[in-house]
This record gives sequence, structure tokens and C-alpha cells, in this order.
Amino acid sequence: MSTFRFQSIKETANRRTVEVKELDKKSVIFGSNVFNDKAMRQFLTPEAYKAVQSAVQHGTKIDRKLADYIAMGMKEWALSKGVTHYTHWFQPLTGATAEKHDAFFETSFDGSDPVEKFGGSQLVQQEPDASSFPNGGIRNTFEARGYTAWDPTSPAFIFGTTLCIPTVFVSYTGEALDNKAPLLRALSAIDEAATEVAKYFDKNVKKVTPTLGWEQEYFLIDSALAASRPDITLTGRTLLGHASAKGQQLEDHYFGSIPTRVLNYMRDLENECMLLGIPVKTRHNEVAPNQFELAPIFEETNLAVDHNSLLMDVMQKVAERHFFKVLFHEKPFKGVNGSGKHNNWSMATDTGINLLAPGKTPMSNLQFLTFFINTIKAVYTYEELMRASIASASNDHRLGANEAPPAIISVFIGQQLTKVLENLQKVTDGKLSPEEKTDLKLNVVGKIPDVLLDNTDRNRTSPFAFTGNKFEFRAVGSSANCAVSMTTLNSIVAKQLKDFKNEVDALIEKKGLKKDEAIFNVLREYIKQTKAILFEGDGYSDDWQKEAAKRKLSNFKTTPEALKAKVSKKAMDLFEELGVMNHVEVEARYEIELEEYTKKIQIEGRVLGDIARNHVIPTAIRYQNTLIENVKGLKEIFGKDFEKIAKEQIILIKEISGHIEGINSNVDAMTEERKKANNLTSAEKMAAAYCDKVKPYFDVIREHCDKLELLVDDEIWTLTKYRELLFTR
Ligand SMILES: NC(=O)CC[C@H](N)C(=O)O
Repeated sequence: MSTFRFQSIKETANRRTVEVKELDKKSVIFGSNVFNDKAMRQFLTPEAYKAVQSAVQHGTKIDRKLADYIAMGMKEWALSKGVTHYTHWFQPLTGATAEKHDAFFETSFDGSDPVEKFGGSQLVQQEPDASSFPNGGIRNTFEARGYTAWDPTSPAFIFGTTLCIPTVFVSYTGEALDNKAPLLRALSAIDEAATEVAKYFDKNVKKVTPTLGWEQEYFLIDSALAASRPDITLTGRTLLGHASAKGQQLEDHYFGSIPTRVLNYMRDLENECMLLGIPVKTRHNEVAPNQFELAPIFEETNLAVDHNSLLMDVMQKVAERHFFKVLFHEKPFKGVNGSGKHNNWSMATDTGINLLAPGKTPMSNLQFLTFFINTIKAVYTYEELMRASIASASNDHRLGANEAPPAIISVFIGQQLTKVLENLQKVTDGKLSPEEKTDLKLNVVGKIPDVLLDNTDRNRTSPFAFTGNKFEFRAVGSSANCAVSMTTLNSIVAKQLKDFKNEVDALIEKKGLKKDEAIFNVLREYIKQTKAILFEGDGYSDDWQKEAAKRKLSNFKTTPEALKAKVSKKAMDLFEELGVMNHVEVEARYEIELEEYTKKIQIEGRVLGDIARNHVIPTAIRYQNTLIENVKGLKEIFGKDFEKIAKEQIILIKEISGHIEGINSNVDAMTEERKKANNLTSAEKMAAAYCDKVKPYFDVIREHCDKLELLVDDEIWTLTKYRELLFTR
């Protein structure tokens, strides 16, 4: 009997739900562990409070003395909540979060004067010895050390007994070594560009804030079952396993009643989120068995990104209390839905207007159309960069099936807006007659209903869908740090809005057009130019693949191919012009992502070889020996008639040998390809070799293993099966 598998199943079957401590109402506990406005007013001097506010709102610098006062207040607040340590909390280019805790506690060298200390210098800047994080050559090239610097726009928070201070991670020469610094620069670029355009419609606008509401999909697997699978433990996904007879075909899990054990986990998690100020709102069962989703209320993008990164960490920690393991991988199980992290994005003005929501007047609708069409134009111009921004080894498995968008980037806008764009396209070139203006006001911009048909989920195959008052970037993967896709999206729209402003101003100045005439003229041209990116149909159909090729849209199915757009001249120019990243920072990220891809496939290859040889083959041989014994016995009893009686067993014995041979020869061939790939010197070539030469063996090896799973006696099969992983909760 394969003890580990059955022990795990038994352990899971005996699980009790873990009780969750009831806390006060959400509105009462929300943000209790955040150094938010309320805490700041209580613990900071008025000058210190003002300094933080001004840094948050206007990006002003905080002087050293005030930093000392802020640190003091922060420490007092933290100590009042039983905190012992502090850490600069940052997001290195591993995609995860990083922290190194230091105690407040200090003594003099002879052990006297023990005291809790935390000064402005510790708050503002730290130099973690973080030399082992990926840096893509930045730090070697410049021999620069890295340091973390306080980001006052994202408030400090307490997790456990540690005060966490959100920071950027940069080298002494100024290059960003993390995901947050470029994001902050992109957010500032779009603020500047969008504010200028918004001023066409309302002179009072002083700031535009991009907003983000992510939806986090995930799988929840019992921790004992997860631990029984080396592939889940080491790669976050199953590398083999025959499909369960029942999967998601009955659609009985989606939005179904949430299993009690899971619900308790969710409640516990939500309590933690409330304390941390993460405004989680929605929870439900997703489509695949054991798949779930959690979504917050949208927030300012920097905060939303921090909250998502923090959440992923908290989710795993809370899961341990409930004997679950969270799988964030985009495709942990073959044949059922994968997990996305749909990024709902919009822009809001400091006057309280959502720039992607239609308004009540023709002018506010023209404002909406301006931002709407500019976003479409940005995606059209930079579709390859958008694809690159969501590329990863794990997302490659998800794209193109089971309600995840294909690798071709397109924009879905729905019928109503398609018609509006068709009409706008007919606007006269140059000056407009009074009749035409009235007609436009009444019948085009005046006809956009203030509540657009909610298109959410209407087209699940669209990578970038307009959903009534925001765009939903559906292609983002569940394990991704949203900073990467959000840096790209906000940068491309910033650049587009800058160009738009220049074009409109030129028409006003040089051709003497009125402001609204100029806007109509530029938008008309954009509509004509960007048609290729609009697509309303089935993203999975072969017709779309052909049609997209005709429209010259990119269709990069794998990460190494897709990533190339990141270092194209077009991308470098974009990021450099906006001051988001210089070419060193862009190239470093490209290199890091290629290396990450290579390493992930390398690890998967090794794990698969190991499981196939050390679990599957020995088990298959054990079963084959039983069959051989059986055949021998039959021969002993039945003599020459045994062949007829043992016919099926003999076929099975041969079949098993065939699969064993299939596994062995392909694992050997895969290992050979890995060796060859490892000898390549460029990161680009190595990633391509792992993708094109090594990875194709995964399916072949898996096929043999999965066939054997069906043949071999269930009692001795060592690997926990799909039906057990997906249906035991
Ligand atoms: N219901 C849904 O929206 C499913 C989305 C799907 N899980 C994805 O990969 O994006």
C-alpha cells in the first residue's frame, strides 16, 4: 500500500473545520493595524502629520528632523500594539515581497541602557544586505549597492509583531531594483499627461489617479495532499496526473455553496485583511473544483498593488492555520480552468470624476470618449508590450483556453460603443458646421447612456475588455505582481495622452479649430487607425488566429518570444521618454525574466524526470511483477491453455513495458537537451532552448505516466490523484 498517499487522504478526511475568532464589525476594525490618517493624527505632531500628507499628495520631500518625529510617532503607535520589530517591506524582481526584520531593542555595547529605538534615518532609508536578489547585471556593472527608501504614499502596517514600512528598492546609482519604483514613475507620468487632457474639460482638475481593482483567483488544496505531491511542493503545479472522471463539466462548483472549511478560511483571511486595511469585498467559488476568488474594492494603483502583494503572503499564512495550501499558479491542473488576476483599471480626477465612465452631458461624454479612445489607441500601438507584460512560464499554460484569453491582445468594447465609434468616424474633416455640432451633441455623444450595458464577463475570451466604467485586463496571471502590467498600461496610456494633447493643440493653434472640433478630428483619425485591435468575437476560434494575422497583430504563444517586445526600440523609447525606466533598467528586467523562465522550466524538467523515474516506473514495475506472478501461476495450473487464460495480463505486461520504455527514453532525451541548453551563453538563447527543445518532452513523458496511472493497481499508486486533489476539502 502506498502509505504517504493514503495517509494524506486519511488525514484530510479527518480534518475538522478550524474555528475563527469573531472580531468587531468590519467597519470598526478596518485599518486598525495601519498607520493611517487616524493613527497619524493621534501619534504625530501637527507638523509631522502635515509633512506626511504633503509627501503623499504632492510628492514633497520630508526633512530629516521631521522624519525623526514621524519615526518616533510610528514607533509609539507600533509599541502600543505589541510590536517588537520593524522592516522595510519591498518588492524585488523575484515578483514576491521581501522583508528583513530588526528589533527596536538596543543597548549600549556593555549591555546597559536597554531601550526601544527607531529614528528618522531607519524610517527613511535602509541598506539591507540584499545582494542576492536578481538585478540583471545592474549592480555588477555599476558596483552599486542597493538601498530601500520609504514610500510614504503607501502607509506602514503591522503584521504579526512587525512594523512593515513599504519602500522602493534602488541602487545607489538610482536604477530601480524592484517593481515598485517604475510603477510609481509610471503613475506620475500618467497623472501628468491625463491631468493636461482632463483640463480640456474642466480647468479645476489638478490630479489624475489611476485606480486598480484586482480579482485574485486561487486553488485551495489540503496541506497534507499538497505535501504528498513533489511537483506541487516544488513547482506549484501538477506535472502529471490523469484527469478526474468528474472535473468541472457539470459546472456545479462555480458560485456554489462555499464548503464550510473553506468559508472559515475565507473569514479568517478577511479579518486579517480588514486589520491590514485591504478592503476585500467579494468571495466565491470559481469554475474549477477547489478554485476560489477574492476581490477588494478598487483603490489607488500603488496601494492596490501593495495590497495584492501583501494579500498573497497573508493568504498562504492564514491557509497554514486551516491546513490548506494556496496554489497561485496559473494552471495547477491540466484540463480545468486556470487562475487569472483580472486587473480592473480606470482613472479618477481629484474632482471626483471617473474618466472612463460616461456622464450625463454631451461634454462629459466627450471627455469619456477621449479617454476611452486614447486607451484603445495606446493598446493598439503597444499591443506587443502589453502581451510581454503578462508573460511568464506559468501563464503560458493558461492563455488560450478555459475562459482565459488567447495570446493575441485585442480590445472588447461591446455593441453600444462599437456603434458610437462608427458614428464618430463620420465626423467632417476640419471645422464642423453648426448643424453637425448639434447633431453630434444630440445623436452621438448625447446618446451614450449613462449606464452602459454592463459587459462584465460577456466575453471571457477577451484579454482587455471594457466593462461599463473601466477596462479589465484579463490576461494578467494569478501569480503575477500587478506592478508589471500596471507599469506598462499606465505608461502606454500616458504616452498616448501626451501625443493626443500635442495633436489637439496643433489643430487649435495651426488650423484655428475650436477645442471640441480639434478633439473630434483627432479622435476620428484614431478610430480609423486602430480598428485592427477591436474584436468582439470568440478569441479561441481558428478564424480569429487567421484574422489577427491578417490584421498584423502579434500572437506570441511562449514567454521567450513574447518578452522580446520589452527590449524593442519602441519600448525603450517609451519608458525613457516618460522617465519610467532607462535602458539599463529595461534590459536588466528582460534578462531577469528570461532567467526566471529558464530556471522554472529547468526545475520542472528535473522534478518531472525524478517523479517519472522514481515514483511512476518503480510502481509500474511492482504492478507488472504482480501480473508476471499471476501469469506464472496460471501457467502452472493450466499448462498449455494458460496463454488464452492469461491473454489480458500478458497484453498489460507488454503495455506497461512500452510505457516504461517511453518514459525512460524521453527522460534521457530531455536531460540531454537540458545539458545542451545549459551550455548556451546568452540568456535569450538559453530560454529559447528550454522552451523549444526541453519543454516539449513534458507532454510526452506525462502522457506515458498518465496512461500508467490508468493501468496500475490504485492500491499501490504513490501519487495523490486528481480526483483526490480536486474533490477532497
Ligand atoms: N469566470 C471567470 O472569469 C474565469 C476566468 C479564468 N479563471 C481565467 O483564467 O482568467
